[in-house]
Amino acid sequence: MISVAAAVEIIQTHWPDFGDTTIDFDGSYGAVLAESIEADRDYPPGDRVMMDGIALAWSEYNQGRRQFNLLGTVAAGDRRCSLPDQAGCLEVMTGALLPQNCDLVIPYEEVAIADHQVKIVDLRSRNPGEFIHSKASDCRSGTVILESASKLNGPAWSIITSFGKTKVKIKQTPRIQIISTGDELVEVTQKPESHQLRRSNLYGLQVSLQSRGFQNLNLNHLADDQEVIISHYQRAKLEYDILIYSGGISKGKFDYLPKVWSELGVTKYIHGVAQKPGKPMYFGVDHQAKTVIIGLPGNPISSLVCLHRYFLDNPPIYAQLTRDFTFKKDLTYFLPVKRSYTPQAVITAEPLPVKNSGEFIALANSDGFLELPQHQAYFQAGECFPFYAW
Ligand SMILES: Nc1nc2c(c(=O)[nH]1)N[C@H]1C(S)=C(S)[C@@H](COP(=O)(O)OP(=O)(O)OC[C@H]3O[C@@H](n4cnc5c(N)ncnc54)[C@H](O)[C@@H]3O)O[C@H]1N2
Ligand code: MOO
Ligand SMILES: [Mg+2]
Repeated sequence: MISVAAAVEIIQTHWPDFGDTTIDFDGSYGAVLAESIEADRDYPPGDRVMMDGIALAWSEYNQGRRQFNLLGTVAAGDRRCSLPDQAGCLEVMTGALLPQNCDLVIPYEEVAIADHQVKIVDLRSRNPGEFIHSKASDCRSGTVILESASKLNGPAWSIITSFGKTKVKIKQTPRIQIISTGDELVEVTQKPESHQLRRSNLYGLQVSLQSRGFQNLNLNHLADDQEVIISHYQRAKLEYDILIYSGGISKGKFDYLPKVWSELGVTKYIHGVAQKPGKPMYFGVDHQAKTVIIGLPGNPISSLVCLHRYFLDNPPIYAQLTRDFTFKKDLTYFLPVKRSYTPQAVITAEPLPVKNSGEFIALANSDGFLELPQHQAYFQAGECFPFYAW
């Protein structure tokens, strides 16, 4: 069986490009840019006043003047004006364009205004250009600010819309169907008998995908019936970019999926990884339909762990074991943990060991899982390992 690292490598190598699409600027969290975004003009476009107060000429101030005639008011949104007389000053509001012939702003808190006279009462030292956000000091027109492939969050959409980009090219978010399989599984709304389970994996997987910005999701369920599985696949491979199956991929007599997939032209890249949970995991691509096939093991913990470890973007962060842990099998072990943070900014992980990968109840208070490396059996308190959050 291949290692976790090899499985990651194979998936990255064979993951198809689902192309690009153009969306309106109304934004969609988690989208990935498929073009670079450049400034449409200098930013700021003009010298910008940063504090509500008065604007005046540094030269007058520097020669010792501390009292000025008040000659008018400039609001944010006014076209640029100029200071008519060096011995005077103008009231300026935050966000206003700095009037010509002014190069010092003094906040209202530092002056006293009476009878159209402004007296500087706070006699601290000052420098020219104080409280002025000068033109093009952030960037020049044409500068690339966001690179293609960057993930779009709030600040990115602020930048894109500030630049007047009303159409944005992003990576096509794949159309995904999540399919649970198994005759033992009934609708969540049903009251199962002792030989039945509610098909809960669908919803755990759906929410996990939604948490990473995938929105184009559809849920389905298939009985352990080969013909049903085949006819479903023939349609679904054309309607979806990714088919995520839960269950039906191990050694059981009714685990039809891997055989059906290979008979229907799927190129198998992975079927079995040296890991626990998730050993039987399957990854393949139907190149003709350009559809990714992910076979998650049916055990609920296996399904969730494999989806998160291999198919959801997980920024690599490390967490420190709070106590010793032993796992003797020569497999990578994904250990559910409860995360906490110390005042020394250490992420700690308290093991929540599970009896087996069907015990989804044990995940109730978990925040994710640690990846404990293969070929190691004893893990000490204080050792750090990759942590994957749900
Ligand atoms: N002889 C062997 N048997 C098994 C092996 C093996 O290597 N040799 N692998 C075991 C491991 S490890 C796992 S994981 C499971 C995975 O098997 P499948 O992917 O075929 O999963 P199923 O048999 O369909 O289901 C397993 C288990 O999970 C329950 N399940 C399935 N779907 C759902 C759902 N949507 N919601 C809740 N629970 C679900 C299902 O009822 C089964 O109990 O194979 C082992 N066997
Ligand atoms: O590999 Mo399975 O997911 O441990 O039961
Ligand atoms: Mg099975």
